[in-house]
Amino acid sequence: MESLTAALTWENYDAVLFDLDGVLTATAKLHAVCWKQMFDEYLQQKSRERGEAFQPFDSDLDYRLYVDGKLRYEGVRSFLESRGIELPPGDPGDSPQVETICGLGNRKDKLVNELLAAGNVGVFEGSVSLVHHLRGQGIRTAVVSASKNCEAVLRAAGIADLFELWVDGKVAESLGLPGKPDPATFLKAAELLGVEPLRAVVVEDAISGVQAASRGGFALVIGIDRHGDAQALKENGADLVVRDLAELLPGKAGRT
Ligand SMILES: O=P(O)(O)OC[C@H]1O[C@@H](O)[C@H](O)[C@@H](O)[C@@H]1O
Repeated sequence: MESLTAALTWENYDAVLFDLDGVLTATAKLHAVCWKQMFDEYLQQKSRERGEAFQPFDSDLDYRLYVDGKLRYEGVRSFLESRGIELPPGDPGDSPQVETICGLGNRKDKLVNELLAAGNVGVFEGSVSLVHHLRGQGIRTAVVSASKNCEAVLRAAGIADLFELWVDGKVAESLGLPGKPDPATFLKAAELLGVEPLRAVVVEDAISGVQAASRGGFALVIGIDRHGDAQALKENGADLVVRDLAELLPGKAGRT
């Protein structure tokens, strides 16, 4: 890992595609908290109905395995499947009260919006510094996020102007693109920038995200391990893993 980090030369690339939650902004935790609140309330109701013990949502493991990086309703479906619960898909317009995949997803989104409105959006300074550095070198930057709240988060964090474009959950829905771990959203961002995947780098913290980037044939997949996930990120497609993107700035890890 260290030698690859030290050998990284940004001039070899034309663009860097950044995931949002957990990579640029400290909003992965915000999502995890909302998923847990929504799923725990739902699982408690289910356990009462079924007369079974309540097994809460694990905001580390369940989040990482089933919802991190995925489109909202895919996250609901994937986690419920892990608990043997099948629900009708419903419709994105479903009210949060409705017991469908979309209804539950919208329940969680209501919580996300309450936290966003309360101003809970912090940035990772190391990430922002790296984006500034890349742009100073003429390297193109874009965001690829599953979140339909992507633009709101970028604006709340004050970093929207640092990116030429974003391919987010809204774009994926309007173009009918499958979410991560499918590479389609990353490939769309590269296409919109006019950059070959082989000249582009992807930065991701989610297992589904490094899988997507690896399947997309990108030049380099950088994993961010903020919680001791390094091995899982490598096994799923990361070429190198760092704890913070500040490690990739000139002068760090022996680079110039
Ligand atoms: O519900 P949203 O805001 O469209 O976000 C979808 C997903 O976006 C991803 O970036 C997050 O990792 C997930 O936790 C989240 O569920």
